[in-house]
This record gives sequence, structure tokens and C-alpha cells, in this order.
Amino acid sequence: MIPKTSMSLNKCSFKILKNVINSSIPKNANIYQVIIKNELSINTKYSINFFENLNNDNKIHLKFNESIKSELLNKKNFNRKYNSYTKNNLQTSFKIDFPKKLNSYCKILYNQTTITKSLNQIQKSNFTSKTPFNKTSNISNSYYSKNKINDVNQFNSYTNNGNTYPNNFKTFYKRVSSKKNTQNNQKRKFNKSKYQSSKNKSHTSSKKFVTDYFVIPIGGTITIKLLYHYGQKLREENISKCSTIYCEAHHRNKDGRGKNIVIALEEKKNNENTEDKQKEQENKELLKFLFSIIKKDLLLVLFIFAVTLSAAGINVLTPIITGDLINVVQDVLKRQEGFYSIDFAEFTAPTLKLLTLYLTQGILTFVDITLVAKLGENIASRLKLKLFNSYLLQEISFFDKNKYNDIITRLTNDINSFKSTFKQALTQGLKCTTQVVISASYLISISPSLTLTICSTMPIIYFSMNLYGIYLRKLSKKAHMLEDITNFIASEAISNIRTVRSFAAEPTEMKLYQSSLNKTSDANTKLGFHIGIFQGTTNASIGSLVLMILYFGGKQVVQGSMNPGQLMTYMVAMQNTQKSLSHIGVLFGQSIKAFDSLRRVYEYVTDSEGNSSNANIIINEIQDKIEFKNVNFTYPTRPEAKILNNFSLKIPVGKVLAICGTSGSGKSTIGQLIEKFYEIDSGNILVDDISIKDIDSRSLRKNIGYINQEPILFHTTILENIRYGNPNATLEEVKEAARQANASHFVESFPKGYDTIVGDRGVALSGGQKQRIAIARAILKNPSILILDEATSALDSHSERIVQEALNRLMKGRTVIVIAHRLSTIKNADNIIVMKPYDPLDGEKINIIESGTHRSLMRKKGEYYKFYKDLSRKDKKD
Ligand SMILES: Nc1ncnc2c1ncn2[C@@H]1O[C@H](COP(=O)(O)OP(=O)(O)OP(=O)(O)O)[C@@H](O)[C@H]1O
Repeated sequence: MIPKTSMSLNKCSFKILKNVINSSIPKNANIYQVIIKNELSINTKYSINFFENLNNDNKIHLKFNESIKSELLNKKNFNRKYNSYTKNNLQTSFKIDFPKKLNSYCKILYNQTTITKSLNQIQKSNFTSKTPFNKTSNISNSYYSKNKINDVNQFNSYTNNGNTYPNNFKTFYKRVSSKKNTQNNQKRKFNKSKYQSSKNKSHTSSKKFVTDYFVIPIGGTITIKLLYHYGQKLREENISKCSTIYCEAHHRNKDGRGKNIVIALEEKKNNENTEDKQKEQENKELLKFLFSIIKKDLLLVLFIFAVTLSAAGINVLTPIITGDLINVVQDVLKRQEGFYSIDFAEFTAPTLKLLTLYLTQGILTFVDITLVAKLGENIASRLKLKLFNSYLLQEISFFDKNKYNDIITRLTNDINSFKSTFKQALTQGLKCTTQVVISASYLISISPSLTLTICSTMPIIYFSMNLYGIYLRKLSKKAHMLEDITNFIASEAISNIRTVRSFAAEPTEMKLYQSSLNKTSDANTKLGFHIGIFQGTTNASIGSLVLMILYFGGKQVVQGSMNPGQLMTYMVAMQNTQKSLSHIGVLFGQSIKAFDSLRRVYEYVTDSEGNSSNANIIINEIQDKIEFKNVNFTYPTRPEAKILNNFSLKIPVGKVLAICGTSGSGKSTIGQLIEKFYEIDSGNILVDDISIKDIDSRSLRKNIGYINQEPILFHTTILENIRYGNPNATLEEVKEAARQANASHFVESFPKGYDTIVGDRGVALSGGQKQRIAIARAILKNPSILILDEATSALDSHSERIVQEALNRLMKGRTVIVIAHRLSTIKNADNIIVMKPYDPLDGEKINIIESGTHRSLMRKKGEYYKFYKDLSRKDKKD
């Protein structure tokens, strides 16, 4: 029976909870729920679940899964060991280790009664004020022992104050930190031979972290709120993104009877205040990021500032000098001396001044454009490099979660749009703002009354134009979207031309394209019509403004309160101000968009920063078995569907394991887990008796060769494609690998031999040829483990034979995992396992339904027998 669910559980978490209960907990077990309310300051869009390790030692081991761990860690330094233990039969305890930078405290609710305050007090008095977590302290252990007692006392005094807590509900607080250890552990690169000795050192990691440790009785409903603060950086903005998290933990009493608790972490509801703070914090971080990109060019930026300000100053001066020139002309006219008696020397001074201004303006414009182009390119390159690097370092699950187009768009469109707006904002924005400020004060100084008259009408024109501008932007967005769709239809049809042809779908594609084209053209025509209205109205308004100035200004000239030169200056300055203002408006809109683009780039860049794991054991050659120990696994993009459940498997070194089974049973998943493309939820995968979590991913993958049904080749020469397996291989070595892979014959028959370009993704080669190039590549890589994922299933029997021959050569002396389709490979394998998809409703809850050698399984006449017979029938047909 499940006791009453906590009121704090929302619908979503309850659904998950129900799933957990349905899927994992024995029906006859007593189930108690411990609801952990989560207010993690982490971005857990995808990270679901703590996970548990149940040992028979009457202990509960709670662990964070890797994604949460890295998030929690503020992407670094998280302790891998989350051990906890049971105090006695009635109590379940768990301990959570926080990294020392994590300023953390717990709110505990017992039967809906909050004791948060007490813990907050403890937190404040002992941790935050005396020894802030964000500072590394070298305080001795005795300090902590002393404080630990204080904490317990404080806590007890609170719980005894008329609260509903049972007496055994105690809280201990312990905190140990050592900067030295953390740094040493981070820097230490493990070498396989040194591993044993280093391992012990690394496991003294409890020293490195702040440790919160609560003892909680099983029974009733307990809500625990964990609040994490990253030192000074309370990243509240991410709280809203935090999704529901659950974990389940099993507890066994000494008498062997099981008790289970389900723990759910739940999204914290944000109030508006925290949302504002979040945004503020996000913007701050974004600006910081931008500064880190620009800071190398700080001198250049300052120089551009100086040039732009000078250009703005000259722009303001030009109408003034023009006014002077007009005044000279007027003076001469006043004197009414004939043309030949005019002293042109009077014109020289203002004319020369104007000429100098124009020339300087030209030079400054040239310098400005050149420097800003340089700055823009520097920034864009840096951003692109940062983003591209972050893509290459992302977890494979990142590519499951995000659309390919989205990933590429951020690298191209987003960065380019940011670059161009940044350039404009820096030059035009600065120039326009300066001009507006100087011109406005100048306008007021010439004629305050005229300026007031103009200013009362200008905002009306300005705002109505802006409103129309918003409508125009909407139209333009729609036209762009339709254009994108049209382009997509064209590119899809062209890139899939073979499919289009073979289905004789040309007329359909043409119709589709034409209909989309018509819509785009209609939208663009409408846009053009409205742009026309906009431009026409703008021109008419500007004209009216000029007229107003001439009318009112002319009156003032006649009245003698203004001279003609000043009127001229006034007119030009007003036009400049008006242009600058509308420019600033447009730039403002563009800047918001550009900032969004930058935000998207930043999101991906920071995403990958969380992937720096503590796995640092380098392995040069795998010499021992691979072992799956009680592995539970779900794909991060589909957390509700468990793929492997308590999965155990040993693959001895140098042996061949064949995996067969129905589609979707998880055969390929096993290969991907060995490659460490995904992190497992719980259990362990050992390679050479070392947990895969501790092994440096690159060094692991260097030891693995993966050949699948559709090998991907790069758009370059055959030589370079084979060399991808070992960039240092000589031409002779490449040729030898090709020979062993049965590829040399067909490669040498090509006119350009090894210099033949294979086309995009190897389109210029047949399936069998691509497969053999991939095998040659694997031969050069010389891996200890070979994973063949349905490697020959897409080939006809002739190609299959040639490829298989090459594969047989490659398999010799290696540990091989064959995800099998071919009878001969399965038959000769040292061990065969038959898998079925995990089904939570199935009583057995297993993935492997049979295992053994070909002979033993045939004798058994079970699933493998059926599978083998089916395959033999198919083979005969072929
Ligand atoms: N990247 C992924 N994200 C989410 N789910 C996935 C992903 N890859 C595979 N799956 C799911 O995991 C399950 C096992 O897939 P897997 O590819 O391991 O099966 P398989 O036994 O190799 O199947 P097949 O014989 O058809 O290739 C399937 O239900 C599949 O839909």
C-alpha cells in the first residue's frame, strides 16, 4: 500500500512516481514515500533521476546520476561517491556530498511541518558567515567536530520545542574541505600502471567536499528541500527549468524484508520576483561571456570608439560651418556690390573648413569601416570556434536532443546576425547617440521656441511610424518563413533526388514547390506594398517637418531673432537628429534580436562545459574483460522508457560475443554504452576491471573499433578516409590496410586510385565498398575491442562474402562484439546472448532471455533455436 502522497507533488511528478512504483517496486513491498522537493540551481531540462545502488549490506547508497552531478558541480569537481547507510531498522539515512563551492542547506518537512528555519539558522550561523563555502578554507577537522556538535544541539533544541518530530530524528552536519586535495585530484592524470596506487588517493575525496548528512526515519511523508547555492552565484534563473526528478531507494531490514522508499525531486514554482532575478542574472552572465570574447580586442574597441566619436563630432560641425558659409553669402548680397567686386577671400575660410571636414570625415569613415570589419570578424571567429569546439565535446545525447538544423543555425546564422548587429551598434549606435545629444543641445541653443514646436509634433510621427514598423516586421518575418519553407522543399527534393526519381514524384515535388513559391511571392508582394506606404509616408513626414522649420524658422529670420545661416544649420541638424533617432530605434530592435542570438550560442557553449568529467584514467591497451554489472539504462531523451534493467554480462578478452534478438531489444545500445556514448543510470560497466566512468573517454574510444551497417565516410579522398583510423599512417600502411580489408583491388581500379574523392558521406561508393574502406580504417586503428553492428546486413551475398572475409581477418586476436545477422559469425561465437526488449509489466524484467554456445542453445530449442531457423531459411532464399 502506498501511503498518502505528499500534497507538494504536482501532476507530472506524480505520474513519474507512479511509473516508478509500477515498474520497479515489488507489489508486496511496503512503500513509503520520501518526497525531496528540489530547488536545485541547476539546469535540469533533461537530467532525470538520482539513482540507487542497493547492496545487501543493509546500506543505502544514493547516487546522483552523471548529468545531475555535473550540473550540481557547477560543471566541475563533483564527488562520485555518495554513500550512505542505515542506522538501525527504523531509520534510513542518506548522505549527500556537496562540492565545497556549493553553499547549501536543507529544508526538511516532516509530516508537512517545516523545520526549515532551524536549519537555515544552522546554515547561517555556522557555514555562511564564519566559513563561506565559496572560499576554500584550511580549517582543521577539530573545528568541524566542534561545530558538528553545535549543529546537532541547535537542531535538537528546535525539535524539542513543541514540534512533531520523533526523538530519533536527528541531523548531523559535517563539513570537511581541503583545497590541496581537490586540485591534486583534478590535475592527476591516471596512468593504467599507476592506477592502483593512485586510486586510493582519489578515494580520499570525502576530504574535498562539504558533506550534509541527515538521518531520516522511514514512515510518514517527509519532504526535504535541498537548496543549492553556488557560492556567491545563486543561479536562481535555472530553478524554473528544473524538471521533476525522482529516485527510488530500496531499504532492507536485517530480517531481509524489503522496504522501499521513493524519492522525488520536484520542480520549484517560481514567483515573479525570482524570475526577474533570473533574467538579470542571465543577462549578467551573457555580458560576461561577451566581454570574455571581446577582451582580446579591447584596444581595437577603444580606438573604434575614438574614431566613431570624432566622426560624430564632425557630422555635427558640418551644418554649423555650412551655416557660416550661407551667412557669408548673405552678407555679400546685403552689401549689393557687383559680382566683380566680391572679395572671394571671405568665402575661402568657411569653404576650406568645410573641405577639411569632408576630407576628415572620409578618412574616418574608411578607418572606421576597416577596423569594425576586423573586430566583427575576430568576434565571429572566436564565437564560432568556441561553439564548434563545444559541439565536438558534447555528449552524444546532446545530438539526440537537438535538431541538426538548430545546431548548424547557431553556428552560422545566429553568429553572423550577432556580428553584423554588433558592428552596427558599435559604430552607428554610438555615432547616432552622440549626434542626437550634441545636435539637440545645439538646436535648443539656436532657437528654443522652434525646437519646442518641432518636438511636440515629432513624437507623434515617430511613434506612428514605429507602430507601422512593427507591422512591417511581422510581414517580413512571415515572408522569410515562407521563403525558408520554399528553400527547404527545393533542397529536400534535390538532396533526395534518387528517391524522388524512383517514386516518379517529380510532378508532385514541382507542384509542392510552385504552391509554396506562390505563397512566398504573395507575401513578398504584400510586404513590398506596405514598405511603399511606409516609405511614402516617411518621406512626406520628413518633407512636412522641413516645411515646418522653413515656415516657423523663416518667420524668425524675418523677425530678426535668427539669421539665414542659423536657419540652414538648424534644418540640417534637425534632419540629422531625426535620422539618428530612427536609426537608434531600428538598432534597438536589432540589438534585442542579436542578443537573443548570442544567448542561444551561449546556451550551447555552457552546455558542453558541464561535460568536463573527473574520468581521467588513461588506458593504452585493453587487456582484460568487459563486464556489465547490474546496469540500468534509459536514453536521456526518453527517460520514461527503460532499455536495460539490471543487466549483467561478461565479455572475456579475446573472445567473440554474438548478440541477437528482436528489433529494439537494445543490442546496439550495448555497443554504444561500451563506447561511453551515454552514461548509465546505475550499476557499472568495467573495462579491464576499471569502471568506465573513471576512464578517459578518448583513451577508451581509441581502443574500440566500431563498424556498423552504414559506415560514414568524409567528403575527401579514399586515402584520407582510411587514414582517419591513424592520422600518422604512411601511404604503405594505408595500402596494406586496404589490402587486408579486400579494398585495394577496387580502389586501384579507379583512375585516381587512393586519391579518388568519395563524395558526400561516401555517396560515390557502393555499400560494400564503403564497408571495406571502413574496415581498412579500423585495421589502421588497431583496436583491442571490435564492435560489429549488423555490419554486413545491408549487403548482397557476394559483397557480404568479401566483406566478411575482411572482417574475419580483422577480428583475429581481439575482443569482438557482433550484433549479428550472419549465421556463420553467430555460430562460431564463443558466447551468444539472445535479447528481448525490457518490459516493466513482464514479471521477469530481464533483457537476456538465453545465453550459451550455439550448440547448447540449439539443444535447448528455445528462442535462439527459432531465430537460427528463421535466419537459415532467409539465407537459403538469398
Ligand atoms: N538515441 C536514442 N534515443 C532514444 N531512444 C533510443 C535511441 N537509440 C535507440 N533508442 C531506443 O532504444 C531501444 C533499443 O534500441 P537499439 O538500437 O539498441 O535496439 P536494437 O536491438 O539494436 O534494434 P535493431 O535490431 O532494430 O537495430 C529502442 O526502443 C530504440 O527506440
